[in-house]
Amino acid sequence: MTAYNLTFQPYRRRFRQPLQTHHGIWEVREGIIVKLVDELGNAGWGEIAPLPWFGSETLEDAIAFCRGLGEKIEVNDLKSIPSHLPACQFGLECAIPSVASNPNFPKARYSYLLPAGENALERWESLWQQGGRTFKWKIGIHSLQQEIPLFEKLARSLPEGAKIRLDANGGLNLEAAKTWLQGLDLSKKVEFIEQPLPPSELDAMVQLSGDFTTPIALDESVATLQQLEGCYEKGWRGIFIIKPAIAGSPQQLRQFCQQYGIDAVFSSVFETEIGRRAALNLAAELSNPNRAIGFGVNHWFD
Ligand SMILES: O=C(O)CCC(=O)C1=CC=C[C@@H](O)[C@@H]1C(=O)O
Ligand SMILES: [Mg+2]
Repeated sequence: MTAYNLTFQPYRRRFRQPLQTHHGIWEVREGIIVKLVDELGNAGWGEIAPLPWFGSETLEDAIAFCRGLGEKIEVNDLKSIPSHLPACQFGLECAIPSVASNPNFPKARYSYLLPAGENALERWESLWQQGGRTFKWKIGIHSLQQEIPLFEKLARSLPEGAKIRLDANGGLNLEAAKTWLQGLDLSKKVEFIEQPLPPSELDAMVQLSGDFTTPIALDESVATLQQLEGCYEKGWRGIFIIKPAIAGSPQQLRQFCQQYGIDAVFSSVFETEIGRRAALNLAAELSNPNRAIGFGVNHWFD
């Protein structure tokens, strides 16, 4: 039975500018870098990057769990991490020493997250010049009366061939979602609208996906493997935003995606290069190759 020596180090990374979403203002990304060394001295690194407002454990839960594991752990300890600690499942499984390749996606395969509000109008051009072709913009922060005209201005300013994704983070009500979707169906400029309603409104989002042509993507609704399986069982067949760093065990995630062939768009949780590398390797295997992946986020840090 393989045994490992475990060490871990919490980290903090301040965003270059606070990230504004319907969930609120996010200024600092905190997480844990974990290292496993086997009996032959082979080392592996992983990252635990919680996102509690998406349904993962908190940073404090994750630190307490790592402390509770102690310095010497067995493979079975890694296979029995409880499902309410999905970021720990991801980070520790990824830290098992292995020969991992370096994922290599062209710039055009990334979706670039723009700042909320009218700052997006100044930000997209430099990302376009770097090769970005897909852009994501947050809605559900200001009023419809403010956001819809701003979206139309952004859509008009983007060159032909650019794709836009809108992400409400569950911040719209049903009437506002219908207003957005009616306009988007006419403009045909939007690849999909992400989590228009809260996770509690799955039935309404299933209904919206039948009533409008603009695709809907679930994100907060499918954040953990348990939620992912639940929404699939309840009939969701639209787009699934997969944040591998908070979904849980990569092995179980791979099995689910391969078994059901879902329309998956892999996405970042603003992890460091350690978690990003593992997440991008999974995206290379499992993300829909015809859609950009949500990892155009490095410009959010210095
Ligand atoms: O998915 C992307 O394009 C980038 C990552 C991203 O948008 C997010 C990461 C983490 C938390 C959220 O605020 C946000 C999202 O809702 O998808
Ligand atoms: Mg989202």
